[in-house]
Amino acid sequence: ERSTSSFSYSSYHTLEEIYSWIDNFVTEYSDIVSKIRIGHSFENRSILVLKFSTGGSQRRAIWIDTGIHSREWITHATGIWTAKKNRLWRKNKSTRPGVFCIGVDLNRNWKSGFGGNGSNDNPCSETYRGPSPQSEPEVAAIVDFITAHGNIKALISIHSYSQMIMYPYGHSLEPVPNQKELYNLAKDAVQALYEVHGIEYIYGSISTTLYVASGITVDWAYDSGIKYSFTFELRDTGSYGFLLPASQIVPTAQETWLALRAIMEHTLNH
Ligand SMILES: O=C(O)[C@H](Cc1ccccc1)CC(O)(O)C[N+](=O)[O-]
Ligand SMILES: [Zn+2]
Repeated sequence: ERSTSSFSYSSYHTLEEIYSWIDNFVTEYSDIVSKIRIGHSFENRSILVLKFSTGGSQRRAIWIDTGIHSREWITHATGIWTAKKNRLWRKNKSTRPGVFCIGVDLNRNWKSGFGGNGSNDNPCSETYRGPSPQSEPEVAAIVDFITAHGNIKALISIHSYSQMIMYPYGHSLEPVPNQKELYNLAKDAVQALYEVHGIEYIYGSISTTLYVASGITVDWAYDSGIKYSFTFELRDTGSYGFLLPASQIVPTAQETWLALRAIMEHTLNH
C-alpha cells in the first residue's frame, strides 16, 4: 500500500506530517517529482519545493505556493491534495453547468448495470457514472462504432494495474451463461502470458475477482451479444502502479500479446 494512498487528505496535518508526506511522495513518484530545499524560515524551518518535471533544463515552469500565511491551513492541505492529483487523472474532462467537479468515469458510463453498486453519482467521485448512460462522447462513440459494425465477436478493454484477466459481470455476482468457457479461456490466456516473462496474473469474473463495478464497458459488450468480452489489468501489482517505468513497456506488451492471441484464436475458432 503506497503511504501517500493511506494519508488522510481530509484532515489537517502537522508540519512534521507534511514533511514526511513529501518524502514519501517524492520516493513513490521519483521519476517525475523531486524535492528542493530552497531555504528556511526565520525560525529555521525548511522551505520545500516539489518539482514536477519530465526532464530537460531551463524549461518554462509554473510556480504555485501555499502556506505563505500560516493560519490559512486549507492552502497547505490543498497543495498536498493537488500534488497527488496531477499525473493521476482517471476520468474524462467533461463539465456541466452547475456541476463543480470535472469528469466522468468512462468505465461506469455504460448502459449495462448503469447506476448500480460500484459506481457513484457524486460528480467529484473518481467513479462518477455521469448523468445517464452513454452521456459521454467517448463512450457514445465506441457504442456507435461497435453497434454500426454489427459483427464484433470479442472485446478486450485494457486497464492497469493489478495483473488480472477478467470477464463479465462486474455489476452482478451472477455468472454469465458461458462462464465456464470464459473461465477456461482466461486461464489459458494467463498461462500463455506467464510463459513469456514469468509474470503471474489472476483471473475470473470482475465482481468475484476484483470488486462489484456497474456501468462498465465489458458488461455492455457482453449484453450487446459480444460473448468474448474481457478486461485486462496490466502490470504491476502496486510497486509502481500507474507510474510503471518505461523499461517495462516492451516486456508488458510482449506478454500481453500472448494473452490477446489466445483470446483471438479462440474467438476465431468458435
Ligand atoms: O475500477 C476500474 O474501472 C478498473 C477495474 C475494472 C475494470 C473493468 C471493469 C470493471 C472494473 C480498475 C482500474 O483499472 O481503473 C484501476 N483503478 O482502480 O484506477
Ligand atoms: Zn482503469
